[in-house]
Parts: sequence; structure tokens; C-alpha cells
Amino acid sequence: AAEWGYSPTNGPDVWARLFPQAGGARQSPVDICTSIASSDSNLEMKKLTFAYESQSDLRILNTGHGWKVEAPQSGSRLEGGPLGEDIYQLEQFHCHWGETSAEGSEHTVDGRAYAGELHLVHWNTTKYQSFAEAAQHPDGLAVLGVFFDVGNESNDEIEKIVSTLSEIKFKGQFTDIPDVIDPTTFLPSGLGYWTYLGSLTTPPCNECVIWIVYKEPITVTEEQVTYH
Ligand SMILES: CCN[C@H]1CN(CCOC)S(=O)(=O)c2sc(S(N)(=O)=O)cc21
Ligand SMILES: [Zn+2]
Repeated sequence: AAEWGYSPTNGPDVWARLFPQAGGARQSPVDICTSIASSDSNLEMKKLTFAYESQSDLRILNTGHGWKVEAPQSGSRLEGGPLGEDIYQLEQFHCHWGETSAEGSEHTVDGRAYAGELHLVHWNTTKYQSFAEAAQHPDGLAVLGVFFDVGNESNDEIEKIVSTLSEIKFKGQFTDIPDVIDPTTFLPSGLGYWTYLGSLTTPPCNECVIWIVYKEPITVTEEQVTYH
């Protein structure tokens, strides 16, 4: 099959030809219009809680669209907030960025793009037996989105990842990250978030994602988010 991408001939406008779900009614990413976002009191009651384990020797892969760190069978869990009674387990995390630090995030906030966006992908282990099965259901996945702002201080945890990218220059290559990674350190201090029912932001665009996008960005350096 033709390889999907972001050019005029294989980009989001034509994904629906190859991936029918891309033409659906709950497609991500979206522009988050803060003026119409409503605050939901019972979300405040059911705090979003995560219990992330630090892990070493995680495998990092060059997906051809960025890097992806696999965390299968990790003990890292997410529950509460918009996730009902179900427990979601971390499967992988990855990053989206652009050619310059002026753009790169997938979600935008009142039309503004950030330099990049980290996605922590979890699946519903209460209801489903595998990640692939969960991705076929509307409440199958929960993805935490964290925006990257470019500033002067680098993010040590992101550095542990970016420092391995020179070893995986080509699509399909992978290597192990020797350092211990604690995904909690990727999260901003302010835990306010927007949430909505959406989809994978890339093909196959399954409409299976409960999105949780943190309002506060984390700071990384220019080098950490414009890697080529
Ligand atoms: C480059 C391909 N990206 C996708 C690969 N996977 C799809 C597997 O089909 C079930 S996935 O479920 O790991 C995810 S999550 C995700 S995003 N940006 O919405 O968080 C994109 C993809
Ligand atoms: Zn993503």
C-alpha cells in the first residue's frame, strides 16, 4: 500500500481513501477552543491518578514518523478522571515535532501550535485482552498529551531519549535506552487538562482514544525538539 505521510499526495486530506476511519466523526487532533471548553465538576471529583514505574532498557524505535519508546507489560497505570472505573496500562510513548520549533504539536490551543507534543499511549486492560483488541473499541485507549515549549533549560528525561537517536537514524531501526526512564517526569507540575473522545492521530485513525491533554506545557531546548 502507498505509504501515508504528510505531503499533499499522501497526507491527512487523502488518508480516508486508504483508512476509512480517517473520515469519521471523532477524528484527532483537534484545535482546543478554550472559550467553549466546559469544566466538568465530576471530573474534579474523580482525580486522574497514575502509578508509573521507572523502567530501564526500554526499546526505542524509529517509526519513520518520529521515535517511539515501547513499554509493554509495564506496571505503569492510569485511572480515574474521564476513564470511569477502568484501568489503562502504558503501552508506549512517542513524540511529534516539526521542522522548526514554531510548529510540531498535533493539537493546537486557540489556533496556536506548540513546538512538539509527547503522547503516552495506554490501553484498557479492565475490558480488553490486548492492545490491538482495545484499539478496536471506543474506550480502548487513553492517550496523555503533553505540549513542548522551547526554552533555555533542557529536560533531562527527554535528553535520555534524544541522546539515543543518533543510533537509530533510519526507519525501522531500534536500540535500548540504558538509562532508567520515569514517565512521571514528563508530566507538567500543573495537572489541569482538557479531555475529549477522539482517535489515533495517524493511520489507521481508529476512533478509540479518550484524549487527556495537559494545559501546561513542559520546557525543552530547541535541540531536543527539532531533531532530524
Ligand atoms: C505511526 C503510527 N502511529 C500509530 C501506531 N499505532 C496504531 C496501531 O494500530 C492499532 S498506535 O496505536 O501505537 C498509535 S497511538 C497514536 S497517537 N499519535 O494518536 O497517540 C498513533 C499510533
Ligand atoms: Zn502521537
